[in-house]
Amino acid sequence: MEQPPGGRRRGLVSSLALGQRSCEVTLDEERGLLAWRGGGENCFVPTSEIIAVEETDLNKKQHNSGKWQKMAKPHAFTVYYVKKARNHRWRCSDVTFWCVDEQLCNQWIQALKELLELQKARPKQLLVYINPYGGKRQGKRIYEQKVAPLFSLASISTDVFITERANHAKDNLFEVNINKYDGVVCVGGDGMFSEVMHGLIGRMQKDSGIDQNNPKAPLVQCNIRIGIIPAGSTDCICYSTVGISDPVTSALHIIVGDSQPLDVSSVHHNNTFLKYTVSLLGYGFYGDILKDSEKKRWMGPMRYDYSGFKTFLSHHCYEGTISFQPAKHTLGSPRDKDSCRTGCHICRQSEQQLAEQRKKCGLKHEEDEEEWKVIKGKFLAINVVNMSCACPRSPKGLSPAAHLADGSADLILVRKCSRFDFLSLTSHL
Ligand SMILES: Nc1ncnc2c1ncn2[C@@H]1O[C@H](COP(=O)(O)OP(=O)(O)OP(=O)(O)O)[C@@H](O)[C@H]1O
Repeated sequence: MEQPPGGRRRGLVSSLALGQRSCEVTLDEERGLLAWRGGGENCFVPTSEIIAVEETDLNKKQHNSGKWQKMAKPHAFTVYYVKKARNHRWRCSDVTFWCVDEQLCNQWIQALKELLELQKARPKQLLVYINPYGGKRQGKRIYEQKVAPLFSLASISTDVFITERANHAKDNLFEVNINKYDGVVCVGGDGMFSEVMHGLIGRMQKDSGIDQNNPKAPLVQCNIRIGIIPAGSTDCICYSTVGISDPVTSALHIIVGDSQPLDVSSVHHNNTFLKYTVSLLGYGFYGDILKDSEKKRWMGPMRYDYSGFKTFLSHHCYEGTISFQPAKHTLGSPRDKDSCRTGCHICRQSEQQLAEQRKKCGLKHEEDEEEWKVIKGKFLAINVVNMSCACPRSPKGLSPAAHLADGSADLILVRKCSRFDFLSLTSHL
């Protein structure tokens, strides 16, 4: 073990057994890397992607072969880590190292546990809301079989609340001792996320005496993160932020403390607050689909196809006036060729830019100083999107280059046109 001046441990290097071969295992604290080499293979795991480390239960491990067999009393530890597969899919993998003595084994376990303790963004206590009726009604099973074992492995304690009605989670968020939690997890679809978001934002404003009905009131920022375990019909918010709709991938992102800020838009009518949205605000075609599909919940995810087809045939158009302020400070444009993907550099830059702006002038924006543009006409669809709105059915989304947390939304107006033209537009989505 290296001991630099000052006595602080900078890492460990040991010769340990891995299966039947001996390998050099290095824990480089400064670079945040666990690496092992043996049999011509080099493996690296960033310590930020280690899920847990445990002393290996030798009764469970098959140990009737291998190098460690020569050890009088074998000791081993297992490291569980994130393995990144294709298409943004994450899996939990593990590796077991055998040590010559108990002291060395404990030294490794302690060093790795200390490093995990330093990962301050990781949650320790979560509040979980499960919608048992979302999507294909698999929320409870998905949570219990795929997510809870991972949270328990990562030593995350949870309070689990299974909803019994719509708005149950939202109402509960106004009552719970929210400061006890590092995050709220919703197991369900976009509707369930929306409920939890309304509950959290609403609770913050209520506690701070802010009137949500006032569209110009500077909202108090919500610092509690929301995690989504996809178990809904479209799971667009999960897909657009994580890049895949997969419960295990989402659970692992939550465990390692990943976060992604989002823009939230509010909808007001005559000084009355109606809704917040982070994805799609649709009037006309998409609004009508959502309204109709709500009445057909019994159909399951199929309801969107049914309502979509029905709304397309009705070909309703809406006459109105749209006023908007063109975004001036954004890094991307809705017409950019590159789609917004997980880990998108424009989203990262935009986030920094907004954070700097917020430092200077808080959440206040330059609304009053900027000019408004007005468009009048007959429209088939009026959409405002804060994110690409990609989902498994539409992997590019409604607005592929809409970036996360850039402080702007894409406005998509579809003027009255023939059914044929509208069909060719929607078939591109
Ligand atoms: N126990 C419950 N019974 C009935 N409705 C519920 C219950 N819990 C939550 N809800 C409501 O169900 C609605 C839909 O849930 P959810 O978003 O999880 O699934 P989905 O609609 O199938 O998926 P998506 O929103 O991704 O299309 C939410 O708006 C939520 O308010």
